[in-house]
Amino acid sequence: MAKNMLIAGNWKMNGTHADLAGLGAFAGLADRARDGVSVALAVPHTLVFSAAQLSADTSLSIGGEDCHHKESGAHTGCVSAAMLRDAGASFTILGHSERRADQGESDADVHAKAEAALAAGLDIIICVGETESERDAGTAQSVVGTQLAGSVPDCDTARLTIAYEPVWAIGTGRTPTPDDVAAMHDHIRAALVSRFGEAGESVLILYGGSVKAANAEELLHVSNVGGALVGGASLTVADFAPIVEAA
Ligand SMILES: O=C(CO)COP(=O)(O)O
Repeated sequence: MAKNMLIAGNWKMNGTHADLAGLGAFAGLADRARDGVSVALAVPHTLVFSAAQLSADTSLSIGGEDCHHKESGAHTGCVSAAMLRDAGASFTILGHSERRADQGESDADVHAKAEAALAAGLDIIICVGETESERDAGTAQSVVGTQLAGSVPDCDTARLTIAYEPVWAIGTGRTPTPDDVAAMHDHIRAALVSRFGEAGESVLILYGGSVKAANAEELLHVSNVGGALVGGASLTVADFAPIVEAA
C-alpha cells in the first residue's frame, strides 16, 4: 500500500499578495494529489489570511512559519499562535534552522512555541537538523536526538510532524545520500517510538533541504520518509508540482 505523505512548501520571507494569484494552481495540486498525499503551504504572516481565504474549500492547508509562545501581550513585532489560527492557519512550522540561527531559538523556545501552537488549535511541524561541522564530527544523530527531546512537547501525535533538515543541505543544492537520509529517519523514528510508544510509529517525518523535481522521487521513497518540506522549489507551482506528483 502506498504510504501516507505530506508535501509542505515553506515560502520563508518570500511572496506578496500578487503571488497569491497563483494559489489556485497550488490548491489544484492538492485536490488532484493521490489518496494519502496532503499538500500544505507555510507562508509569511502577511499572507496567511488571504491564502487561507483563497484556499478555503480546497484540500490545500495554509500555515505559518513561526509563532510566539505567549497568547498576547507586550511583544512588539511578534505574532501569536492564536493570531495565526484566527487568520486561518491550520498549522505552523516551528524551530526552523534559520530561526534557530538568526533568532537564537533554543530547544526550550521551540518547545514553548509548540505548546502554544497546540493550545491554539494549530498542528505543528517541528524542524531538526545538524550543521555541516556536526555531521563531519560524527555527531549528527546525537544533535538531532537532543533537538527532538528538547523541542517536542508531550502531545497528541496526530498533530505532530517532524522535519529533518540538515542545515548544510538547505538552499545549497546538496543533499545527503539516500542511505544517510534513511539512517537519520530511522533514528528519528526510534526516538519517537521510545518517547510515544506505538503512536510514534505514525508520525510523519519529512525530509527537507534542496528537494526538487530531479531528486524528489528518490528521496520520498527512502525508509521512514513521510514527505518533504520544500523551500525554493515551493515558490512556483511549476517547480512544486513534480514533487507532489512524485509522492
Ligand atoms: O529550509 C527548507 C524548507 O524549510 C529547505 O529549503 P530549500 O528547499 O530551499 O533547500
